[in-house]
Amino acid sequence: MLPILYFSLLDSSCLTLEKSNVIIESKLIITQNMVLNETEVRQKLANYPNWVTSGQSINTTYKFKDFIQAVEFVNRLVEPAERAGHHPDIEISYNKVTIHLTTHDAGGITQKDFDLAEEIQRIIKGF
Ligand SMILES: C[C@H](O)[C@H](O)[C@H]1CNC2=NC(N)=NC(=O)C2=N1
Repeated sequence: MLPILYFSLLDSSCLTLEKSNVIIESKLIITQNMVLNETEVRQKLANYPNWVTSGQSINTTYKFKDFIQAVEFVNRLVEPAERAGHHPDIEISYNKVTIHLTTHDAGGITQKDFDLAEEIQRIIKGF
């Protein structure tokens, strides 16, 4: 039997009903690529104390002991960025690393940027 597909224009959710099982995975994929508006960005940023927004990106700067530590930190971003298929814009200035997160494909800030910010916060905690 063919599955029944419901697509909601209200919240971009997509439900597939198949043998009474409701599958909502599609919503995650769709909402991850939607550009967030200023209010949504500000609300989400409340959970990221060292991050700010400027135009089309969310940004942070971390200071390290020296250049070696700064580069070491940047190296630790490679694996999660590759895994997510989502890459930060990075500037290194001696012992400071500035990170800009934006979703180039979507032309703004999306949930993907906040997911990567979450990973970066986790990495910095264990540093
Ligand atoms: C095909 C590939 O996944 C895309 O081009 C990815 C690569 N990494 C990316 N990184 C960021 N920050 N934004 C993107 O839109 C993006 N697109």
